[in-house]
Amino acid sequence: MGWYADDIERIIVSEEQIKERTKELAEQVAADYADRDGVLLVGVLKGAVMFMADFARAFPLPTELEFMAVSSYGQAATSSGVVRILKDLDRDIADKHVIVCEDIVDSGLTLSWLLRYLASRGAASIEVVAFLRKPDAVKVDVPVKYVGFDIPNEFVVGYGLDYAERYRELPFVGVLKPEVYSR
Ligand SMILES: O=P(O)(O)OC[C@H]1O[C@H](OP(=O)(O)OP(=O)(O)O)[C@H](O)[C@@H]1O
Ligand code: HPA
Ligand SMILES: [Mg+2]
Repeated sequence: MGWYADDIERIIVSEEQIKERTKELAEQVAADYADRDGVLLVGVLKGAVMFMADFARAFPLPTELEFMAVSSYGQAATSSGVVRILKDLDRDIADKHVIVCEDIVDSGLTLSWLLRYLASRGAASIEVVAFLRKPDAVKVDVPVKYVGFDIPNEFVVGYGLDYAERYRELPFVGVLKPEVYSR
């Protein structure tokens, strides 16, 4: 765990579990999209970067990759509910079969906003693959067809997920020790 060994209280999803579940998810999604001609994966930066890279490589159908960057958490551990576009799509998505790649659905506020936005851009179909979901934290109901793991309502870091921009590079998902927040 390098620099962060002392900051992690416990591991929620191990590196092994990530690998196994990502492969399963990719195969499940591909089975549903086998008859479409092409899929556009839209990764939501920055959190989804690790998951999207692993998912895309395990996904056995032709894909194109697009990225959006939005932020609703900033430096905080709870969502502000205000979603800002930091980076928009680079291209037209009209008539594309879009699969949104998210690292986590927490309150659902980010995704709910994003799904409306992508629909307004004319996608042919839109589904979501989210690596993590917190069923007890949801504030708005969003249709998430594919979920890697349902996890408890605790703030987690690693595998793309940050606390104040740190810990994204950890290869697993873990919970921080409470004292980290009071530093
Ligand atoms: O369901 P919600 O409560 O809306 O939370 C989920 C969103 O929050 C995080 O993004 P964040 O705003 O922290 O940006 P980041 O991906 O750059 O860390 C995460 O990556 C999701 O996009
Ligand atoms: O639990 C979380 N950890 C990191 N970023 C997040 N964004 C929403 N929920 C989380
Ligand atoms: Mg964040």
